[in-house]
Order: sequence, then structure tokens, then C-alpha cells
Amino acid sequence: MTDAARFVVFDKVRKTYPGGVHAVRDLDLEIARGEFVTFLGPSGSGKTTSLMMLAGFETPSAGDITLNGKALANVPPYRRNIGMVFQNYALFPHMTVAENIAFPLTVRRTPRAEIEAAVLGVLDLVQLSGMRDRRPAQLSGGQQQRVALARALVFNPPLVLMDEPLGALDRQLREHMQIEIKHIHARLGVTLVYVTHDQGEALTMSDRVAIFRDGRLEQVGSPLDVYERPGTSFVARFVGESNQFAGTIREVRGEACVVELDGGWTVPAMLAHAAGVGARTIVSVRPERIRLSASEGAPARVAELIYHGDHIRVRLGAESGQELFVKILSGAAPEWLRPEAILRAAWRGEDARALDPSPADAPR
Ligand SMILES: Nc1ncnc2c1ncn2[C@@H]1O[C@H](COP(=O)(O)OP(=O)(O)OP(=O)(O)O)[C@@H](O)[C@H]1O
Repeated sequence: MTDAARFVVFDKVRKTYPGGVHAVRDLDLEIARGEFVTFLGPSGSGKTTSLMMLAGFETPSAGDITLNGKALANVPPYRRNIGMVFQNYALFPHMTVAENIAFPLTVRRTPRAEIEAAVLGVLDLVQLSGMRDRRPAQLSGGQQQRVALARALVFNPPLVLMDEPLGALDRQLREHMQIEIKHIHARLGVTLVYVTHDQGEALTMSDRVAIFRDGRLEQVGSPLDVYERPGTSFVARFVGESNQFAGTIREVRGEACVVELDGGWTVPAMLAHAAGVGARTIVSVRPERIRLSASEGAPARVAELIYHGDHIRVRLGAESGQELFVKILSGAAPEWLRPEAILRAAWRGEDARALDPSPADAPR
């Protein structure tokens, strides 16, 4: 593997806090130069601790982290040349926008003319050129976050870390800033590691998503990979929504299989784990991949229709007692879709995953 592919390397990194909290356990991850990698996971899964060890604000209990081939163990945070953006902005209230942004260069004793040019450049990049003399209190939350972003970029760091940077913004502004950060990443070619617990954010922004669970990496892959080919039941539920049914594998043909669900349905799926006929499995299928019709599939009764504007959620109860959720685009809902209607539900084999049931929900 080339050095560019191993720009950031976590090698068996562990962090145990006093009191025996295993925040991060044996983290192995390689991040390529220029990549946008998101750490995604529920609260307490070890995302921030991993980021802080890379930044140098936490020390690993075991393992090594390297940046551009250089071990970071004895490098203090300010010598790592890493830009950082936090959720709470951490701006200096008494300084102007321009002074805040210039700060990393001022402490590096950069010549004044260079500072001036660099500040003008990043102010333009984050579209705040007209605000340079304001103080943080005179800015909106979104504008303050842009200042924080500019401050992290002004010294041209090869690596930028962001910890829930958009967490305090309302949804519309958040979505707007997601696209903007993505554009800035593409324009600068900087390597970006981004922490979030918002799966939508991770899917829209990243080249790769690293999914954390209980201090471990559960799966790493492109947004398409983790959504279309979740490796575990946890990933299928955490990234997007999923209907999950326990069953037994009855037929295997290459990667395709047929599963008899415990409720009696026999359904097609793609094998996501090494298993043969007779093995137990969990079939996961996305709510938008289930097709409802009058003629094809297993019979089910419409228990509830929930209107969400752009889509409708349909809660179905099968005769076997199983319950499933289906999502339908509002304009595409057939006229016969009514509460209490009896219809049929089916999916294509390639739209369902037969997952390993063993580690799925066992606490670790
Ligand atoms: N300074 C600390 N001392 C002791 N335990 C800590 C400390 N910081 C974090 N932890 C614990 O380590 C675990 C991982 O925390 P971490 O903040 O890395 O998770 P996270 O995935 O970033 O969560 P969140 O999304 O809530 O920030 C949690 O159980 C947390 O309580």
C-alpha cells in the first residue's frame, strides 16, 4: 500500500479511562490522503476519544497512531499541524472575526502580510468577507461556525478534524453547511475526519464511513457499501432503517439464499455471512425496498398509515404476527392503500441481507 493510502494510521489503538471504561478497543484504521472519513456511532461508542487521540488531547493506553508515516506518540497537539473544529465553535469573544481566524498564524509568528493574505483567502472561502470586523456575539450560529471553519483552515493544515461541527445548527442550515464543507473539502484536497452520530450526515458527506459500536469498529465502507451491504444487524439498524426477521436458511445458491422466517414466510436474500443450509440468520430489508401489491408476496394487513409529507410509512401486520414497516413515496401510493386493507408484501432477493445473528445484539 502506498504512503498516500496510509496518511493516518490507527494501529491497535486502545483507550481505557481510569475506572476501567474501555472507550476504544483495538482500533485499526487507515485513512488515505485527501479522504473524507466520518466516524459514525451512537453516543459513547468512542468516536470523540478516537479523534482526540489523533489530535493529541488524549493519550492512547496502547497502540500507535501515525500521521504521514510519523509516529505521533511524543508530538504535542500544537506540533501536529492539525486543524480542529468543535460543535461549540470555541471562538474568542473579545476578538474580531479576522483576529479569531488569524490566531493560529499569530501564535506561529507568521509575518503580518502573509497573515493578512491568508485570512482574506479563507474569509472568501467560507463566504464571510463582509464580516471581518465583527465580534462573535454579532454573528449567527451558522456564521460563527464558518469562522471556526476558517480558523481551522487558515494555516493550510493537511489534516482537519471536526467533532459534531453542525450539531448546534437547525436542520436547514445544517444541510446547507454539509454541502459547503463537502465542497471546501473537494476544493482544498485536505484530509478530513468528521465525527457525527447523524447517519444522514455521514452518508451525504463522506468518502468512507467508519461505524463505531462500544469502542470497536463495526464496519468501514463507502456510504453505498454500509447502506446497501450492511455487515451486521447493528449497522443495518443504525445506518438507515431496517426490518429484521429471524429465520433459518433453507437453500443456498452462490451468494443468494432462501430463508424460512420464524413466522412461516419463505423469502429470498443475499448471504452476508458464511453460512449453509440449516443455519440461523437475521434477514434485513429496507422499508423502501418492500413492494406492496394485490397479487405478489405474503399476505399482510395495513395496521397504520403515517403521512410524512414526501413519503408515507405503512405499518403492516402479517398473519404470522410479524410486523413490518414500508416506506412509499407520497405520489406513488396506490388508491387501495387504506387502513385495514389486506394486501401482499414482497421483495427482491438482492434487496435483502441474510446477516449473522450471533454477535448481533449481544452486549460486549
Ligand atoms: N475523560 C473521560 N473519563 C472517563 N470516561 C470517559 C472520558 N471521556 C469519555 N469517556 C467514556 O468513554 C466512552 C466513549 O466516549 P466518547 O466521548 O469517545 O464517545 P462518543 O462516541 O464520541 O460519544 P458522543 O457522541 O456522546 O460524544 C464513553 O463511555 C464515555 O463515557
